[in-house]
Amino acid sequence: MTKLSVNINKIATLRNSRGGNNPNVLQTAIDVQAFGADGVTVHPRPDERHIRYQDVLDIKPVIKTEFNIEGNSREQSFIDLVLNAKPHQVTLVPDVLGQLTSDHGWDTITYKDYLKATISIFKSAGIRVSIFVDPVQKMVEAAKATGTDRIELYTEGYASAFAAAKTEEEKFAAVKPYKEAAILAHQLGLGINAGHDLDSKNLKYFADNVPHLAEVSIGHALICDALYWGLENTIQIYKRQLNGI
Ligand SMILES: CC(=O)[C@@H](O)[C@H](O)COP(=O)(O)O
Ligand SMILES: NCC(=O)COP(=O)(O)O
Repeated sequence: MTKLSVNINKIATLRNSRGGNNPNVLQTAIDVQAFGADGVTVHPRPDERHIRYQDVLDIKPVIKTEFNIEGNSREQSFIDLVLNAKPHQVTLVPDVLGQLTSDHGWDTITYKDYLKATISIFKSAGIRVSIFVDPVQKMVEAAKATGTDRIELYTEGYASAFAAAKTEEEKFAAVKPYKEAAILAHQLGLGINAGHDLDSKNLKYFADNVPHLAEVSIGHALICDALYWGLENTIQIYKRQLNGI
């Protein structure tokens, strides 16, 4: 079974737009789990324009499933936050300051030594580590040498190619690099996560074609769909897309 971790950044973004506590991020973390999510993902950024550092600490005690904190480990404040919150998993993303959203995976060859050192900090604290990578064979191979437990395949490329595909061949071409990256990662003994721009239209095809998928984290599209379908219903729909039941 592939786990669905719901990214609740967008709930925080909506809350922050008015300065009060509506919608309530903590209550959402509780509710998404009650509605069937297998985990909660947050991606704090240094400017705290989405989820805030304090939210992360507040959410940790209400986690009954899995807590995944994503972010830029080049910020010492992020490292301190993760070590303090002790999530089940940290996902390292090579963001730069002020970036609109994540838009690329790690260059695991150039940053091998940096990743190795940083990953060991989290692993020594008993936190599982995943690193964000593009579906490129040499980047997956080099990820193994960093000591990471898992990789998270950056799926924006799949999502845009899938949306543009007009034929079965084009659809398959969209997913093929991910399928091959997942097969290689599995052979290397790495766990496989995926995320970014996955949605109710592209999720099933991805999950049907990419083997060994441990977890997907989905935020933006799922929260958008929830405006129309309701949060509980939407989580159930995504879970069915993911596991074909
Ligand atoms: C790493 C990744 O793909 C997601 O965490 C995504 O970046 C969501 O972050 P934002 O909500 O800040 O766009
Ligand atoms: N790791 C991806 C994630 O948490 C959510 O990405 P998106 O669904 O908001 O694009």
